[in-house]
Amino acid sequence: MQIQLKCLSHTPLRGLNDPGADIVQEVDAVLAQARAEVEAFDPELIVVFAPDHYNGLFYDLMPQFVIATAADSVGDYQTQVGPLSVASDLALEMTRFVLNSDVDVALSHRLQVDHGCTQTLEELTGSLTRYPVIPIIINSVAPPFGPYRRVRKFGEAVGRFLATLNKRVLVLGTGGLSHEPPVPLIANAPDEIANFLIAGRNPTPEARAARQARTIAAGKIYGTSDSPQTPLNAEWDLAFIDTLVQGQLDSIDDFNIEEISRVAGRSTHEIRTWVAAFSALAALGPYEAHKDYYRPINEWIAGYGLVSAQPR
Ligand SMILES: O=C(O)CCC(=O)/C=C/C=C(\O)C(=O)O
Ligand SMILES: [Fe+2]
Repeated sequence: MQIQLKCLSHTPLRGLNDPGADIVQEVDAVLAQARAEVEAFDPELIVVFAPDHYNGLFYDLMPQFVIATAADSVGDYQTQVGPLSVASDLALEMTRFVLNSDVDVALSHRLQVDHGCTQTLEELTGSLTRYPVIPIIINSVAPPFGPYRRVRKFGEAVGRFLATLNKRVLVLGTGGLSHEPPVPLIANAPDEIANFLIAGRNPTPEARAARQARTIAAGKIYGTSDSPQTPLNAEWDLAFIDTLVQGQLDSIDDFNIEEISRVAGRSTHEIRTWVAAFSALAALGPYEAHKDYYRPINEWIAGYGLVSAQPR
């Protein structure tokens, strides 16, 4: 098999609260280059590790890991609506393989996914259906979280499964880096918000618009003294990228969840998708990785980065 990896940030605010045109163009160029590389690789399968932001998964039953055999995009934040072309049989085989590797994983035969999964797919492939895909959701915004070492074990099991396939596989991780958008917490939430976090599937268009308006408003003041959200932390982001590039995945096992939330923001845990993606790649042997881009972008509430990797 052949494998390539790309991990990159996503943002709900692209096109809704943009930074200056020079930065938008810079990111567009980075994404165009990444997309050209994907086109050249011509993957036969994409495995995308992604978070969910209370669109598909809620506290009525909140799993840490989910593999989907079928998935529909809810179309939030200007992403496309509709089905992904999921490689259903392979997704089921992967689930069996992971379970047989002593790692528990939930299975969905009908998962709703949000911009956290679809924005990156669209950016790197142009659509939700260009290549067969296996969506894997890793809980990144709904505490409590399992330890980072567990994410590594999960990613490694997925990687060992991919090693059994005779295919060109693109592994994606989407989310992070440091950031804290206004995603509500269930602890101490008023009833209305708690009810939404427990069972808020399929919001009305008005409720969806209100959510998006709150995020846009937060983006307008993010990084200023008016914002109550934890600011971006470029130093933390660059150290994390360096850890991945240097292949020091062992050191991630002991990442302190509370400390990361405090110094880099609560949604920084979307890096769990990057950790799983790199662990999958590392399960196939030594790799070489390259930081393609990094810039902290307040308007997008994103420590925005892109890292690529492949076997050495
Ligand atoms: O319900 C909402 O829309 C709450 C806000 C939200 O989901 C924000 C998501 C932000 C990201 O995806 C991100 O910054 O990673
Ligand atoms: Fe996100």
